[in-house]
Amino acid sequence: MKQILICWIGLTDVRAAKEEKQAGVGPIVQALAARAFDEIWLINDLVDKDAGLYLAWLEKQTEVPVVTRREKLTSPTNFREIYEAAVRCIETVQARHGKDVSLTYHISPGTSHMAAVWVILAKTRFPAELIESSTQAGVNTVSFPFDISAEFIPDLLKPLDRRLVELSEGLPPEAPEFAQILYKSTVMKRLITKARHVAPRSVPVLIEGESGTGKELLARAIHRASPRKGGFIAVNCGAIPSELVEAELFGHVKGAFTGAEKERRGVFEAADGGTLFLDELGDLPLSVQVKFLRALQENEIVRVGSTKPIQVDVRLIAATHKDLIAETTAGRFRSDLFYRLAVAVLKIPPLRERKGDIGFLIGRLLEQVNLESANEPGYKDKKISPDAKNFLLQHSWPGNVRELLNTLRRAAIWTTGRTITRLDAEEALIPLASAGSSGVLNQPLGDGFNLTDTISGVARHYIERALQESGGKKRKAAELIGFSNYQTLTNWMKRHGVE
Ligand SMILES: Nc1ncnc2c1ncn2[C@@H]1O[C@H](COP(=O)(O)OP(=O)(O)OP(=O)(O)O)[C@@H](O)[C@H]1O
Repeated sequence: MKQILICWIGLTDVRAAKEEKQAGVGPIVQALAARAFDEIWLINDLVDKDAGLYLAWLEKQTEVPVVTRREKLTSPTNFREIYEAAVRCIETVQARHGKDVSLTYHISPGTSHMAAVWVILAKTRFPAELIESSTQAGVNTVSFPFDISAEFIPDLLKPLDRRLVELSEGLPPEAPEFAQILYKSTVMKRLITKARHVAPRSVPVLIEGESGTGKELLARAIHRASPRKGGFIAVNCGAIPSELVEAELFGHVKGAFTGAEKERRGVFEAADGGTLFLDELGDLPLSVQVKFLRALQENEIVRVGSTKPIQVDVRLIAATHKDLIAETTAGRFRSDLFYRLAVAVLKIPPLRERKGDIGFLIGRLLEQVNLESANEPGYKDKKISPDAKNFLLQHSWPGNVRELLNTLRRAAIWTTGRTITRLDAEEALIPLASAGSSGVLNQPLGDGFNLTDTISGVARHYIERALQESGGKKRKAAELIGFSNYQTLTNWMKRHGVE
């Protein structure tokens, strides 16, 4: 099989031909020296004088036959022209040699736009090896941690294809779509980088994390950063009665079951062309999981009561606070569905494990609370006293960012002055303790009320009491609160942030 190198002639190559020291031999000659090629095809959009000089010089540097193609670009950053010129070149190579060639695109010579186009072509219509070179690192194969679906090419060609240019330049991409997610910790930085990589692809994403860690916020950001034009539909599987889940997901025809008076489409159809966010996927009944797997694999669904398949184009993002591997082992979740979903798994750590985030979030979320309340009559922006902040820093935040945000909202409402004191923070944090046991059932709804936080508070309260009464002995404490073994207690302690 013939090995063929294709690339643009870059300015560094011309500088090499002019014997400018810094340019070395230039990326093209560097590649020819490092790898064996049977032929090199050069696309040339240089001014004639430079092109003539370079080609004459190149002849003296290599024995490899050189074919040049003149292409006049209106600008070296015009994606469409670059793309078309590159495609013409590759098609000519294939016409001459048949398909029995092994192509390599050299992405270093030329502009970053040219590099981006090589990446697109190598990942879509004309698969090829991508190489890059530099005087320091030599010639290397470029590997990209993503694939591109060819259907996106027209979009990718828009001049605003910032992401690909940045990737090809090795710059960390800016991601305004993720700006609402506030963080400072290294674990979160890594997580967001992974999320950015996976966002442009259509693969399913599984987000794991405790309640309130920001799973939906992350899912929305991934959708915004994807090329999908359709909407973002969010559904909480745990909130739908199990007998209605199937109809909710896939829709139903008239008369499919008692109460199905009209035909109705499900969320899969509603999310066609967009993203379907399924929260609490671990709660999906086993009976529905088979149908769900089929929808994922075949991209088609069948409404309840019908036999007619309907094509859907949906990107799935699922979230769970359950350990799905454990659910799979326990037989409550199908393993084939798990593996189909677990293509890109993003684990959001609980707030208490994100070093540096709590302090940062207190500041930023308080600004957000001040903004939310700015138009309320008589509201004055609140600051937080160092003492109150220290108090909040020591809390374990079992309800994660949601609990922190709601605590700050409560503190801002009840604080009469401008500064939230430690006492204000304490009162805002522990509504359960002051409410008394019957008060748990009588809290006003709205106004920062959150059922997950409330239940978590009750769990924490009893676990701590049991540990106290058992003198810290977990086996005994587990018995006291009716758990059959201490591992269950350990899991609950972890989940609800009991030290
Ligand atoms: N890193 C963050 N920066 C800013 N706000 C955040 C962050 N994480 C979560 N939030 C806020 O906390 C609240 C809860 O977030 P979200 O609903 O995304 O959590 P979740 O993990 O999906 O919760 P649940 O599992 O209970 O549905 C939202 O108001 C969200 O905006």
